[in-house]
Amino acid sequence: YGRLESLGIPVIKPFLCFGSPPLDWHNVRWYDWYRMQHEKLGHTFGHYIGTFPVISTINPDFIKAVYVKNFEEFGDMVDNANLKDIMKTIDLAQGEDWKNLRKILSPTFTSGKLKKMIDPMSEVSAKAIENLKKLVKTGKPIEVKHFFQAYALDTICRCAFSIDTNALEDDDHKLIKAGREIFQGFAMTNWMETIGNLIFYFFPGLETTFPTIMYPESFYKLHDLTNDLIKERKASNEKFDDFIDKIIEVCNDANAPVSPDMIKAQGSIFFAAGFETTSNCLSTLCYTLAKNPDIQDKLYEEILSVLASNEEIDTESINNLPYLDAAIHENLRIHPPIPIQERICKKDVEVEGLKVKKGTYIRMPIYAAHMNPDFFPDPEAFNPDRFLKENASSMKPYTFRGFSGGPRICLGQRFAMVEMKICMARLLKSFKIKACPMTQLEYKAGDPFIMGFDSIYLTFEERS
Ligand code: HEM
Repeated sequence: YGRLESLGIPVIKPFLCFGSPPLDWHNVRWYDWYRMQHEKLGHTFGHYIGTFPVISTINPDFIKAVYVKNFEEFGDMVDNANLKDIMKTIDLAQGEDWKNLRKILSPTFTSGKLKKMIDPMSEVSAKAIENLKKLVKTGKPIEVKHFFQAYALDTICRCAFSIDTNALEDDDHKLIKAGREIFQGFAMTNWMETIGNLIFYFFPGLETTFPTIMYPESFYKLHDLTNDLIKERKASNEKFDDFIDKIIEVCNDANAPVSPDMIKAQGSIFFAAGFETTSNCLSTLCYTLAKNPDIQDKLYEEILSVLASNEEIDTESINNLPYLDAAIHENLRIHPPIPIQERICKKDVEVEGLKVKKGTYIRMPIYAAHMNPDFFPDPEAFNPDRFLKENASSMKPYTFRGFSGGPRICLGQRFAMVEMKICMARLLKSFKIKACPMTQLEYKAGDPFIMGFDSIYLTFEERS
């Protein structure tokens, strides 16, 4: 203790060796806690987790420095050189490993590759809408999270792994279960899990010694799945120019800058990142549109003007839906699936007048910034106009961070946007989304990584 107090920022006083309250992490909605603290204490404040110092900031200049100018000191989420290669998914990879992985993985979603993915995405979305029509005929409200999880899984598997998972038709698909567990596995639900988590702060590096405790079982299931896909592809001798081909190419290259274990680990992050975030975002968007019928009508008009006579969706039609693009971004502002971001300081450095010591965590709460009236006036209001091109100049850079920013910006951002636009264009063209007595969005407590909820029920009225 004492490292933050000397910086001259407000600090939440720690309790004994346990850190700053609240200590019952499993009962806390972290995204909301940071929002309230920033409203009370200003754009930057300090607190402790155990004895670890944490600077929490929504100051866009500070964040820009962390993301870009001081990337050398703040480029990584963890500082653990001993992490095994098989656990080094790109989000956890550090320094040169991260640079090499990013260079290898970035070409997965180039403009040319994305263009080729539009047809398979369009096919999966058409199938999803047919499936939805069948569900609607039962006359019961639809649980949209499950529906969109299946859609997101089928899309990422078809586009990145060239496999048909058909999760839309298989209610109990094993990959959906694994994808769900991987995120739920990090949430804390009781005192035991809270204390278990705190132990990692007292003994940094413990995850290297006991990786099976740190990572949920489903993480390893996804590893096995990547391995199976690689074996099948090798046996079939087929080439798809997809992510699995890329893994095989790197594994076969003796001079590759990353090990076979490390490149295989990226299979899990593609599954996980491409699944929960997108389905979460599409579900909350439907919820928001059900509550804002006027905006839904405006979207319908735009979609009809682009897709009226044409069932085919192509790059041109996707680029001609600016209001849908804006509505997705505005929904990401109010419901960012990843609400908090963290970096670790790896070298003493001065940022925005603060002397930050090595080992300090920098938390950059995304939701707290998105809901702060200093950056977004009337933050509770769902107003897609904020994200229209003509209004873009009034938004300060590094205040909206739904996909993060700087060199570590979400690798799948463009893929996710195209995937969500195709799905919503088809859905809103066919249905009017409505709230029903079962409709509610209740975020869970205890989850530091995801704004997670169990379900959202809505009704869909087929348009003539
Ligand atoms: C609505 C959908 C999505 C949202 C809101 C989202 C958001 C984010 C955010 C906020 C980060 C930064 C996390 C951090 O720095 O702590 C991130 C990183 C990442 N995302 Fe996404 N994401 C989405 C979809 C996807 C998809 C579809 C993929 C892949 C297919 C993907 C792959 C990744 C990867 C690999 C990283 C780590 C990048 C790096 O460290 O260099 N994401 N995403």
